[in-house]
Amino acid sequence: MTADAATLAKPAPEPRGSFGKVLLKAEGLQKRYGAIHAVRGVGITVRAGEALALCGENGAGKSTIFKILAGEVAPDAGRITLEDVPFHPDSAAAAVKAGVSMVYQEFNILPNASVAENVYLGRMERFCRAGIIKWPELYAAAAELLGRLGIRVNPRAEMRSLSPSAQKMVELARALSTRPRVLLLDEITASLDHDDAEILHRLMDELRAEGAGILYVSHRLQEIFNNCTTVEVMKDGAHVTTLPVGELDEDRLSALMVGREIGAWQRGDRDETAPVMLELVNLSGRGFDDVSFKVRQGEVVTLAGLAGSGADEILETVFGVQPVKSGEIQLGSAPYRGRSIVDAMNAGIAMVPKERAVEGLIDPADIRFNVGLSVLKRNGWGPFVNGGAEARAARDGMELFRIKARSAATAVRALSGGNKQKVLLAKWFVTDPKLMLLNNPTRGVDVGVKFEIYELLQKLRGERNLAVLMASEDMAEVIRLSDVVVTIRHGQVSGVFEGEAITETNLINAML
Ligand SMILES: Nc1ncnc2c1ncn2[C@@H]1O[C@H](COP(=O)(O)OP(=O)(O)OP(=O)(O)O)[C@@H](O)[C@H]1O
Repeated sequence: MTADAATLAKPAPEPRGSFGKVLLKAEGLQKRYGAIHAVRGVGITVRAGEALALCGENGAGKSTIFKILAGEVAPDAGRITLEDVPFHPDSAAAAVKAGVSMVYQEFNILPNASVAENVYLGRMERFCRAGIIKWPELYAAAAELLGRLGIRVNPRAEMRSLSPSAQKMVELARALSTRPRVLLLDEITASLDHDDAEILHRLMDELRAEGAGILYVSHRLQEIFNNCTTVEVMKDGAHVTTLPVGELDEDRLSALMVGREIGAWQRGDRDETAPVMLELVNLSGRGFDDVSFKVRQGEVVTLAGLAGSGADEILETVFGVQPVKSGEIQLGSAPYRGRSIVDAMNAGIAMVPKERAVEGLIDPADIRFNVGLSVLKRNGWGPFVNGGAEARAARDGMELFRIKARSAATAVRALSGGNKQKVLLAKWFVTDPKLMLLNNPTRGVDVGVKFEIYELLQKLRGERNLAVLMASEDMAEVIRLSDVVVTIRHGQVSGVFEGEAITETNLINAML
């Protein structure tokens, strides 16, 4: 279940007008990165009690504005005030000191240090006496803070032993421990599981009630309607409009963001008698037991489960990242005994992993290198016919996914978050797979590109007989894309749904 699904019933927060004083005001912000004009004269106003969602396509300039406000990036021009006092922080520490804290889209942690050290990163001096760290004081302070926020993490645990969601919650605790007057949250829910997203949204409500302001970025639009009060839409670095959430619906907001209406989604027909591409027969592995289901050619089968259900592990086991304990995997009706990623790739299996930062991309390298990395063989199809070189693959991938970058020689780390995700997708699509394993394929991707990816999957499914096994935490996506949904609960299959039976209520009941 997604954060979106979990919060569907929540009433929208108070409309604009009933807010307190202006906390943060930015006017005429400008920022260029070489030839890219990332922010073009944008203004932002955040009042006490307001949660302002900054909306726009991938690369619209949202993170750049956040980084300017957080003291991470210096604007080329513009005026910012915090409670009427000029605010031009030259470092993140200066912004935090003045009352503006940020949780970044990417992970910003020390993996080998404890949770407590990560909470007080850069502010450990308060626990030092005569140059010696008072560890009991540090752990006690972190335990008190985490307990007060309702974040269930052991302050003594090593950060890397935590799930990505728990790590992100520690980053949130770090930001909240500074008692910010304005909190910036950049796509934080892309890393959070359902329970943690609920805690986050409760904390946002509390913070607003205490008179703080929030700036929020998320590509899950339902989340914006449930948890934000106001929307600022940007396009290509420029201001489009500012509106109360009550005056918008999802279709209108999407259209404002991408500059065109996004059509209703039409699921294509599937052939229920097509040959089976993948079959799991009583498969057991780490985190799941006795799982059986089939994926036919041209079919999208989705594994839906709560965090920790075992759905991720099933995908990883098919791809050879996790070992098989017992049972069998069949690929194209023959037993598949591949036990490594290389075996899987040679067998025509591709996988888009969940954590792009950890598992997917080599950040300092350029797009060409990252996309070319996975081109093992080229049978040639569609836009890739007769392609041979990694440069060609990168160009095709960039075009297919409309990756916003100057050229294929752009380093991945200079891309916006959504464009990084597109590079990851391109990297695997250019391998011409027979079976695509997708774990949350549109995480961090804007609403326009989401639809492009859906259309591309639809096309490959129909024209290339691509079989897709997906796991997704985005309920709207599961319902839109899947021919069959296999719900996973506590590592076992709890239901199989097809056609009309794929409804949110049915799926959630089977997942819980
Ligand atoms: N350090 C950098 N060097 C060069 N270009 C950059 C850098 N950071 C961002 N850009 C470019 O500036 C533009 C705006 O990027 P930004 O990250 O602000 O977008 P965004 O709206 O947050 O996108 P997303 O939704 O994908 O996270 C993009 O074209 C991006 O490639």
